[in-house]
Formats: sequence, structure tokens, C-alpha cells
Amino acid sequence: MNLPENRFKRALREGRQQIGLWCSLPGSYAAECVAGSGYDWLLFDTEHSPGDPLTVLAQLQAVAPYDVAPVVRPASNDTVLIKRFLDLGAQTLLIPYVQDAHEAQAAVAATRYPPEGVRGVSGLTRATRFGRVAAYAKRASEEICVLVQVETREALDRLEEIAAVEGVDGIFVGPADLAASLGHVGEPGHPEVVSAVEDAVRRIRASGKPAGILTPDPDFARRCIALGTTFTAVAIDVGVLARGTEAVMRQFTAG
Ligand SMILES: O=C(O)C(=O)C[C@H](O)[C@@H](O)CO
Repeated sequence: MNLPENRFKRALREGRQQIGLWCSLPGSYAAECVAGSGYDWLLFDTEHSPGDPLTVLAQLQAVAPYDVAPVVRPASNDTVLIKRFLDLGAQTLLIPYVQDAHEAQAAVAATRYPPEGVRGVSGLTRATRFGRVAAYAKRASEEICVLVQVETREALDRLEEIAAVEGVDGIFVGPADLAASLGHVGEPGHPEVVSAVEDAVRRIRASGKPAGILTPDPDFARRCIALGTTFTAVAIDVGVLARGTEAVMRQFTAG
């Protein structure tokens, strides 16, 4: 069996826009429901969600038949968590809260087998299709995409150093945490936050790395795309569900 190609990684390298959906709902049922919605990628979150390796496994299996790229966010930049998600077959990881080049290097090392990195080795995992993918250990990193999040003032101050780290395939700007870091918690649309996000996208692109963002504001999403983001998440599943069901109920609420 051949090593599965990471078409998302290739699309980023070729500069092709990838529109994503942020999935905070754990489990396979919701994942399969949205896998057919036309997005290029789905972010399976385990930082701000009850998601864990077992729920992500079910999500990866559920979306495998669909033309959509799964991206998994571990709860932290943790070597063990990264190992577990890679062994489940995740090929693209979004590593949160990366503050400097050292932390970016650690994230990359967690995805590489020795001597390049520290990923623990097992030949019998879903990633190897239980020993059926030829030369998985030798070639795995070719199809692993490492995206890191910059989402604090400090990380922005070191953005170019982070972007220069070999093995970082893209940089995502986290508006919610960045807003908090800038003193505007809960206000990702604050002018100072918007300005910082836009400047960060410009700087990421100037560094030559792909830039990513999450914003449920379609106008700001288009602004970020115009500035150069190429992995652009434009909605959050729980937000669509909560606001959409509320809107339906308002049609039947008197007054
Ligand atoms: O800081 C951010 O913004 C992100 O990293 C995305 C959030 O964590 C996501 O849960 C949406 O609020």
C-alpha cells in the first residue's frame, strides 16, 4: 500500500486557497454530516472541545471517503499528544500557542522519527494501515503538514523566527487568544486586534510561509484572503448549530 498523499499540504505549497470548517463537535456523526458540505478542510479540535484521540479516530474514519482534508488540533504542543494523533493517521496538525522558534522546533520534532525528531515508533497503527504502508517510517514526514498557531503579542514579536523554522508548513493566527493577549479579551473584532491580525498575515506571507486564520465574519474572511491567507476557516460548527437553531425558533416565538 502506498503512503497516502497529503493533498492539503500540496495545495498549501502550491498556493491554492483552502476553505475550512472548524469542528468542535466530537464524534463521527457530525463529522460525516459536514464532510459533504464542500469544504476543503475540516479542523477537528481537541483544545476547546471534548474531543480526544478516540473521537478524532472516529472522525478520521468517517470523513475518509470524502474529498476533504482532516486537520487535527491537539490540546497543546505536546509530544505525546502529537504522536498519538499521527499514529491515528492524522497527516495535518495545527499546533496551538506556539510562542517562539524553540517551541516551533519542538512541534516539528514531535512529528519526525529519530534522528530528525522524537516521535515514538510503532509499525502497527492506523497511520501505517497496520503495517501495510510500504516504508512508512522512512517516508511519513513527507506527507505530514505542521501548522503552528501564533496567538499572543510575544509570538507576534517572534513571528519571523517561527516562520524560519524548517518543517513549519504554515502559520495560523488565532484571533481570540490574540485579542486576549492584546488586552481585548472577547473582542477579536477590536480595531487593534484586526490591525495586528492583518499585519501578522502580511508578515507570514512575506516570510514565504502559508498563512491561516479562523473568522466567522465573511467580510473579514475575504479581507484575510485578499491579504494572502490560503487556509481560511470561515465557520465553526457549534456556532452554526446554535445560532441557526435560535434563528429558526425566533420564527415561532410570539412578539
Ligand atoms: O485564538 C483563536 O482564535 C483560535 O485559536 C481559535 C479558537 O480556539 C477557536 O476555538 C474558535 O474560537
